[in-house]
Amino acid sequence: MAAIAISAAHPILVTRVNHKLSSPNSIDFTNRAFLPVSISLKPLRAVLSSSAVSTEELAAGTGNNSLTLRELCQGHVPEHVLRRMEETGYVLPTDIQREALPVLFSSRDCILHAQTGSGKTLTYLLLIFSLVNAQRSAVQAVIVVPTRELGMQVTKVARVLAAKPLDTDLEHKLCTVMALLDGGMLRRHKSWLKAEPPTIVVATMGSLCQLIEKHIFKLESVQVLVIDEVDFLFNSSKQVSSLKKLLASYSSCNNRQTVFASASIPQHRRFLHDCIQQKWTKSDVLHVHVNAIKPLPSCLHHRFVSDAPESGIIFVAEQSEKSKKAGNAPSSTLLVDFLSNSYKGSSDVLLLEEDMNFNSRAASLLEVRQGGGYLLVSTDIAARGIDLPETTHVYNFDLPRSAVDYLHRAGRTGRKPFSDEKCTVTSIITSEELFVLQRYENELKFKSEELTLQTQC
Ligand SMILES: Nc1ncnc2c1ncn2[C@@H]1O[C@H](COP(=O)(O)OP(=O)(O)OP(=O)(O)O)[C@@H](O)[C@H]1O
Repeated sequence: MAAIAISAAHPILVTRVNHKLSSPNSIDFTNRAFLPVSISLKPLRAVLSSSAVSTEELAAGTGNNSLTLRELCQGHVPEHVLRRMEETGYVLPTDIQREALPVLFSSRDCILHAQTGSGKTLTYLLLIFSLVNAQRSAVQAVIVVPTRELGMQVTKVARVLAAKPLDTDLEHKLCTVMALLDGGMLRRHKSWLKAEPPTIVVATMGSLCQLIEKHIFKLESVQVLVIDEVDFLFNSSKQVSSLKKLLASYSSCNNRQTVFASASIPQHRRFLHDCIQQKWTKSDVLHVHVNAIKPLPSCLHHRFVSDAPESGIIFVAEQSEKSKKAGNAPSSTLLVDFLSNSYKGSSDVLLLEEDMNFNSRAASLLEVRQGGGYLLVSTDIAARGIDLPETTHVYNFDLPRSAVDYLHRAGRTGRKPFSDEKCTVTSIITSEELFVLQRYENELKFKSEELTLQTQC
């Protein structure tokens, strides 16, 4: 039997999906074969307020397609945050914001599944600002991220939204945001947490669990728990057990709203089932999937060459333990040396990898963010979440290990939601690796163009 699902692209275009493929917990905002059917559009919020929600009810439509971000958030997010949002340049919603915000404002747990660079961070931050009360002296929202770098970036966006709008004399207290990240000064944070708890905490798993286990930090006042790059954290052997404890032992899903976000949720039906079974979320958790048939942004142009790169972010593989033991130099350093000596352009050549200390990592990112040209040689540490909107080129100097890793690396470019600038992802491969690239092409539904290099006479 066929059910009808909402199309994110047009308010009166509907999409036919196979009933077997959908579930009451999953809305797939995919632009498939459009049927020219006109339906009356009920507001999604009204539909969601009923206890039993079917795909067909959800399919009745959002009618949100022409709304601005302000209109979507009105009555939920405080006026001063809306003003900051607009001052920052966020006026129109991206697809995930348009589709997920009404669901989130209806208090439902949610899995935000949308392309890289599609604005998931602002989506969950707007939910947080709709719920927290700056007058209360308690941590009310926690955002868990996999790396220090992503944590710093999310903290910055949260602080921008929490700040006082221009030309206003706001009297009341504003939300405070604390970054509790690996490599930070935990001792100072401990006293701050006790003396004046921040409203929002952005944390890496290690630092957060350390404070929870020492009873310095409690989750009892937390109303929203966001896990960003959730598939990465569940896949990380170092972090998965802490994550499970955080979701099911340290606090109960009934006392909070839980939000998961990522551009890749492999086996999402299985994940949804586990969320309910393991009580990581409430049983009416919703999987909001935008652009399911196009996992990568359409502004990306994929190429592969067998020559050295020119600009952008150049991804290299992490050095293996075997190669370390053999005393070999990692390919990252070799590449940086090579580019520093041979590259004739004006861009700075920079390095970012796990083995660097936190200060050097911060210095590299700071330099990149200062603008001007850059060639950032990085391991997959920069592949998740890092937002460098000026990046126009991504190079896979070493092919990523999986299609999911390709998706996240590629997503470091094409990060200006309303721009039609063409960005490029170039994979440098040997002929033996062509079949791997073709596997990624099939899985992620893109096509790489082969570049033939001109040989000089
Ligand atoms: N409504 C909006 N209007 C304009 N720009 C936006 C809007 N929402 C987000 N952006 C911008 O889009 C870029 C990508 O957003 P964000 O970092 O949240 O992506 P993401 O979905 O988390 O990607 P990833 O999966 O790679 O982490 C950022 O530069 C952000 O400022």
